[in-house]
Amino acid sequence: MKPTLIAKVVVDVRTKALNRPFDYVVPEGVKADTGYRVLVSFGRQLTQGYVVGFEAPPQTEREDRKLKPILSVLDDQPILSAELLAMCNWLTDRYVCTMLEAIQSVLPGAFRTVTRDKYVCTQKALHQWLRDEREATAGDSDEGDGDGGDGDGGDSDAEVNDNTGLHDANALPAAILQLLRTLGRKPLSAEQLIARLGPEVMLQLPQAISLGLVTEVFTQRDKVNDRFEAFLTTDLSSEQLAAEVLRRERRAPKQYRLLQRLLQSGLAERPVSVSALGVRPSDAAVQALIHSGVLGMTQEQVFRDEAWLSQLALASGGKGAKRELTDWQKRALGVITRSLDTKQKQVVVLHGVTGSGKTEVYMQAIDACLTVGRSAIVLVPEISLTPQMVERFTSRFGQTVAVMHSALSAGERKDGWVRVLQGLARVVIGARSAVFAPVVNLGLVVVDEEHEPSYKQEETPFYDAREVAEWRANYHGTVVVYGSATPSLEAMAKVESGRALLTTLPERINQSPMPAVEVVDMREELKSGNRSLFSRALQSGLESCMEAGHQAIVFLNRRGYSAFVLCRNCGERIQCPNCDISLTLHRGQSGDWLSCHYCQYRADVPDTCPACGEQAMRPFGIGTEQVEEHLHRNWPHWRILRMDVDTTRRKGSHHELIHRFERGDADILLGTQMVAKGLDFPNVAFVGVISADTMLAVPDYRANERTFNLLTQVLGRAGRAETTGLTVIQTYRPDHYAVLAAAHHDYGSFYRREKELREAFDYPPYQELSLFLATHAQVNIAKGAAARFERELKRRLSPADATVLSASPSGIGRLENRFRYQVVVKYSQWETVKSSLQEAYAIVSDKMVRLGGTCVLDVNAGRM
Ligand SMILES: Nc1ncnc2c1ncn2[C@@H]1O[C@H](COP(=O)(O)OP(=O)(O)OP(=O)(O)O)[C@@H](O)[C@H]1O
Ligand SMILES: [Zn+2]
Ligand SMILES: [Zn+2]
Repeated sequence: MKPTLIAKVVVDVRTKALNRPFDYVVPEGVKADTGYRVLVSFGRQLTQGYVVGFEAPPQTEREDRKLKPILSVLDDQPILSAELLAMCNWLTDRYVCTMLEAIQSVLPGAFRTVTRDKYVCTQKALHQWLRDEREATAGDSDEGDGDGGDGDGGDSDAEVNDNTGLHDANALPAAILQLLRTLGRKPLSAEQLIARLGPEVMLQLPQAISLGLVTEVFTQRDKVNDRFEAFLTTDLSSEQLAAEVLRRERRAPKQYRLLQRLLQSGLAERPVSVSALGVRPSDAAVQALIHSGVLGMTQEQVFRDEAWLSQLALASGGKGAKRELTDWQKRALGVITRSLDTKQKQVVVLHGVTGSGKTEVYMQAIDACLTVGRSAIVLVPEISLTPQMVERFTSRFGQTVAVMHSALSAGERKDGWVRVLQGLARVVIGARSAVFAPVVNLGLVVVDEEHEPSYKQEETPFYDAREVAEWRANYHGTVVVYGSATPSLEAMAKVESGRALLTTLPERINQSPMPAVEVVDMREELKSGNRSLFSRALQSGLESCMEAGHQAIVFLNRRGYSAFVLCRNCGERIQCPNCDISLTLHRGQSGDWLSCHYCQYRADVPDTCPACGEQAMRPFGIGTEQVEEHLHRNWPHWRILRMDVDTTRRKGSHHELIHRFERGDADILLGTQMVAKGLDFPNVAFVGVISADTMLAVPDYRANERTFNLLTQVLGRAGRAETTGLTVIQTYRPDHYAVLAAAHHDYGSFYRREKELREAFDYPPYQELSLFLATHAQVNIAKGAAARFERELKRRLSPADATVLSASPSGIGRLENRFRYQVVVKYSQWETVKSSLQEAYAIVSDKMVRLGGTCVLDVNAGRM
């Protein structure tokens, strides 16, 4: 036998924690290379895998090493480059996740070709357990009666021989039997099964599969196919074409008109899409022109995201026009472009006050990067919250932009990704996961609003896009720019220790002054008899803003009508039955209701207190709905747009609200933190903060930083153009340093105070903090898992290496009927604690999975 190559394949099987590649033989003629997706069989399943490397064939042929072959290759180019694979390896190491989890974070969902979309009973199950049901459904013996006829290539290895030793229904757990009955002869998807039998069915399925009673039916094809279209081409020059046009004017008017349109569409320079012309490829005039040799026709891949981009660029008008830089901007740009040439990783912190023109600096830095043939990634906190930014980029950079946007269809997203992979798009803009974009020759990563929490992923793998950006910058020897009006403590710690350069934009564009800020002490308002939501300063500020014909922003970081409902008689709060959290009151046209913002539980508002029976239930704590109601009541003629999670659920609605405000269709934009960030409305002259205290009250050491950031952001929306800005902050804590520093636009004083506190209490960034969290429906199991984790860690780590805090209930002790226990670990060197954390986590999580619970390890959880 000839020695064959052995491929290392990461298989797409999530049910087990299989954190290693498996060996497969590459049959002759199969072109599997590193970074390709392949189809393999694994256990009883047919599954997709990713080739991550190769092994030389074994020197001695050993009979017992019977490897399965790779069945087919699913790509015609590698979709994971050497860089991306190295990055995935690093992700597994840094965030304690599996290679599969890393790969799945990196690839768009549309690349998960093989879908295990239906479950079906095997012959064995049918023969042995389901005779009764069989009579009812009598008929064929095939698996899966198809699902929309897209040619499933799967088969349900119909084994008749029984080797499980189970001979009568009594030997099967009742739940499994019920699963078999439900499946009967009809294949069902996981979703359908959950709908009928509850989520526990996901635990029984693997068991039923391993007993050979249930199998999966596959649909083997890309979730999203590439799209091809017919294009018309020509070998003629534009003069020759013009002559051909003239010749047809009388003789063939249809061909004449078609050719003329083709000429206008630039046929002489590039192929023109047939469908864009609104004709069919079989059209007589098209065929005649092909026949006479004037035209040719080819099939080319069209990228679905490009149409969306062109639309956006059109809609954005002149927003992308290049500006002459101010001196400060020039200086900042210089710091960035000089670092582009050093061939070394360089971090640049761009600290620019709100409205100082950071975006223009990013764009010109990208220009510099494109000029030397490199690509750029721009990260924004939430892409749907930054339509103005996206418009500016698409309008400036045109089709070389790829937007990684959740509003795009799976096909559009996949095509955008492929354009980046092929080097057709060289500027990527998107939220957190855009940091994984397969750009060719990365030259620059911009992280806009670097201080935002959304750069940290809140589920496995708990990666931080900023760390990933730095990893990639290191790989390519290039620059990461952290832009912010309120740089995070982490960014500043880098500057102070010489790991980053600092450059500042201390002034607004056109030297517009920073807005004037008035801090109102709401206790004083009460004392002087004002019981309204609005202080006198806020009222008069709004009124004069409206009188002058300007627009205003009103900010409150809490949605709903009121925070909770409380009994005035006995103090009872209405809680969510599934979570340890108060229900929020909402008020709509059809009346009031209560809702849990964590599990979406809904209930009516009780007339009487469920605890004492008194009619004394009252709403407490203001939310945006209540502010809207009071604004309407006091000033019925003002046009108000409310923007929060509840008014922006529909896709595109957020964008629509922003455009309506931008067009001047409303006077006041009221909302949660959505109104605070990145918006650039020249006509906004007044900003009112209903309460700074909602943010300060959060029990988290980061609450002060978060408050300072949000206040600075939202105040910064006022007076950005010619109008002078006026702002009011209402609070019960007027002398809190975060409030005062924001009011004085004084980043420095906030930073020094906050740094002192963090250092004193060993909080990040002076120590790193990781969080273990166990959840289970039974409190003892959750608690036990956390306690075990704590023990395992303490056995491995000395107090000098790390501080391991005792297992304790997490901030919200129960969510969706699952109890939550945590262990916090603080340390200064990840490398010292890494293997201990990995080991302890593996021990506890393996056990927890078997017990039907979950646990996660959030590495660097302190990163906001
Ligand atoms: N050099 C310039 N000349 C004239 N206008 C400029 C210049 N640079 C930027 N602008 C304009 O100034 C406004 C504010 O700029 P930009 O939105 O980039 O600020 P920013 O620093 O990103 O603000 P924020 O952090 O508050 O979102 C924009 O309307 C932008 O078009
Ligand atoms: Zn009561
Ligand atoms: Zn709930």
